[in-house]
Amino acid sequence: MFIYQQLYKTEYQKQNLIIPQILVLNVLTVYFTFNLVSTWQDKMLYINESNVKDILTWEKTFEAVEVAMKRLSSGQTVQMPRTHTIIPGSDNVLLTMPGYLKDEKFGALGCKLVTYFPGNPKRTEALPSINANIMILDEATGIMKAVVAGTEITTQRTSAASAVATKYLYVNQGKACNILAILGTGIQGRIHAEMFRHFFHFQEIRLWNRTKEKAKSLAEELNRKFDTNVFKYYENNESCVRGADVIVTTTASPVHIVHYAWVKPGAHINAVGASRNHFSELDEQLYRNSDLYLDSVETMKPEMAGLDMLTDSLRGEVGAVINKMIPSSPNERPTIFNGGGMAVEDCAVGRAVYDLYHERKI
Ligand SMILES: NC(=O)C1=CN([C@@H]2O[C@H](COP(=O)(O)OP(=O)(O)OC[C@H]3O[C@@H](n4cnc5c(N)ncnc54)[C@H](O)[C@@H]3O)[C@@H](O)[C@H]2O)C=CC1
Ligand SMILES: O=C(O)C1=NCCCC1
Repeated sequence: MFIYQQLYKTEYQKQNLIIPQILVLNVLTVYFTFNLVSTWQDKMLYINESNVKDILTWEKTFEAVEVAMKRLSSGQTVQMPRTHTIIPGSDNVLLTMPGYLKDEKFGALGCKLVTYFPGNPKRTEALPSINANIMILDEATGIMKAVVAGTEITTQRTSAASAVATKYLYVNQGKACNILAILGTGIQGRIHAEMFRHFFHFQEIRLWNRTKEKAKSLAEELNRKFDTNVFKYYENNESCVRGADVIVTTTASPVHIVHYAWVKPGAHINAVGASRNHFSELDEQLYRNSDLYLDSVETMKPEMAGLDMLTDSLRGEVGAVINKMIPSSPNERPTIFNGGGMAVEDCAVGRAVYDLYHERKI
């Protein structure tokens, strides 16, 4: 660039054309230099959270998660155990979640980087406790095609996993969807309340939270939003759970918040919350007296303390029920879906977002 400037400076100075010519040459030089040295690496796409929120529908997320569960249980995925990098002296953790899913529509090679910083919502400027990005890599070359913002995807796909489980383990058994109880009204509590209303049309949706005011204000907000009165706020977790057809736990509680004695026979439970003391929201008696289904047995083995003692309860994976490899539970024992969250779900939804982004030419 410097040489061009020197050459043209002397040649054009006399004709008073120096400034426009140098500008044009500089622009051309930058353009050609960039295109010679720039490669695929410099052109990687970032699909941000606003884009994801604009293009991703609950129906698409549900479909992608259903496919991911099916493919996992029929051996068409590779999902490595996730790593937990815990920041010393805190509850803050960075997880890496690599996975590969073979599927024409939702297949992808990817890896989610997700942080869980439980103090974030209490910051002066509140932030979500979970923040994520999903890398989507080219299956043939291993080159990164895009990074897709993964916070909204994590929110939606976690609730969609509960919805898929509820469909196959409960609704398809012809059981009633009258009362839904949701314990925990953070990000997951909210999305479960809205998504389950959307897909299953519950007549009453009960909300309980450790900080009672939050459950109250969410119930009021959602009743206003949907011009309804199906959302009810409960002060007490026991009365919230008693009589419910479907129960969802979405807290970081290290102690049990649902006890077997409170659960209606034949009810279905989605246990979503994962604290440092993983999957502790339900009491042991409930686990022992229920039919337990997981999203991935392999992935949950290292993470779910006490799983090896639940062999009598463990029926298998939801994907195996969808694939009709195992039957669902028609009996009066409660069913539990313990969804730990799967990398292949993130790959499937990430791929869907990547395709939608290009279809819409954003
Ligand atoms: N299984 C999965 O795929 C996923 C699981 N999660 C887990 O779900 C839980 C909720 O996540 P978000 O809604 O995004 O977080 P959030 O920070 O928005 O909400 C946390 C909720 O946990 C409650 N809580 C915290 N400590 C508690 C305690 N000691 N007793 C009772 N309630 C307590 C809070 O009141 C709040 O309702 C977390 O444990 C998170 O790790 C989140 C995303 C994916
Ligand atoms: O699957 C996920 O994503 C997560 N699961 C447990 C908590 C952090 C995020």
